[in-house]
Amino acid sequence: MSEAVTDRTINGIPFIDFGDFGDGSSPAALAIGRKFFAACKDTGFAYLINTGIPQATVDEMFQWSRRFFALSKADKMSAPRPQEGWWHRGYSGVGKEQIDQDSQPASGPAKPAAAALPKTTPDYKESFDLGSSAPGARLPNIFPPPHVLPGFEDACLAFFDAGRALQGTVLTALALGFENAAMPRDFFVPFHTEAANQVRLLHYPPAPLSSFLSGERGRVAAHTDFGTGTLLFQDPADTRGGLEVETRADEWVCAPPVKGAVLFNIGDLLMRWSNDVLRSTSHRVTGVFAPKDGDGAAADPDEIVEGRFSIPYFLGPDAHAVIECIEGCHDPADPSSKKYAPITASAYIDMRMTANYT
Ligand SMILES: O=C(O)CCC(=O)C(=O)O
Ligand SMILES: [Fe+2]
Repeated sequence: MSEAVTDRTINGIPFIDFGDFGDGSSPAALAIGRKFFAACKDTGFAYLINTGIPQATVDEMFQWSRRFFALSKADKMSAPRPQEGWWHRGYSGVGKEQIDQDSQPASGPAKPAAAALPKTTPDYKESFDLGSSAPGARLPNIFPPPHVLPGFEDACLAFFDAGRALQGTVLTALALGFENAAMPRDFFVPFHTEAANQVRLLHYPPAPLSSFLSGERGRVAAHTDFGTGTLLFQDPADTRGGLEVETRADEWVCAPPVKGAVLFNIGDLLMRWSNDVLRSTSHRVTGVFAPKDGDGAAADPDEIVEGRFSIPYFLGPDAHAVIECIEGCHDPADPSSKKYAPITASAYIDMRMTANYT
């Protein structure tokens, strides 16, 4: 039996099997779309399996990520992220980005106060961002010169393309899931022609547990993602995990790495687009609650919390796409049932991005 019709979950996060999805035209694809849509509505997170991205591709990308972050500071700084907050390409050193949900304009109803780290806790992480290399791409990529890490650029761009292919599947499944007969299954495609996506290699260096407990260091404070959605690749070699997701009951649960699975979550822009029918879900990486083999919180403050690698792949609409309440997500007889004014994707994302960088 296909996973699409089984009830496998981890901490309430459902698994969706895309093995039978094909081009989205079959009854099996419709069933997958419906289940995926329900997950995006109810949980905001889903583990995707049989996505078409081989595990070997993901493993290799993590190896490249390890090699990149193992370079000297000077070599990493040969591809520096520019000062402009919106130009999210290249290397950002530890402390460059500070995610602070409270400083950001809300896209939906007020979220319950998350039991987050203190606002002043710096994110103890470094990152490398890249996007489309197509001629005319809105944000030029910034890679180290080839001699610094031969093969890195090609590997990154191949991974970008692999995620782009999965984006097509995910967006088709979402469209199928909307119970709106007027919505074609390629509804989202014309809004995502420019591949305005962002791959982020993330490295959270090891640090003493005590520094996380005291608030001296954090990893990523509670936040929601900005765009259409995020494919989160977690390191299958990471036995501790560390990502936590806030449930609808305001509890934090772990979303551990699962070999062969890609974690997907809804972004704020899609929440806004769907008039809050789909829900972006708060998540965080603290370094504090990183259970080993599910045995609960680590206890010894002198313990060194291992480093963590992850690769969020942010899916975003084209810069000039106008994001306006999707038909079927409001009452056509009542214009005031549309909660948000139309906005271009670039205006929205830039506003959110700029708020995150110091
Ligand atoms: O490292 C992780 O697992 C999550 C990172 C994340 O949520 C983000 O960068 O938006
Ligand atoms: Fe995130």
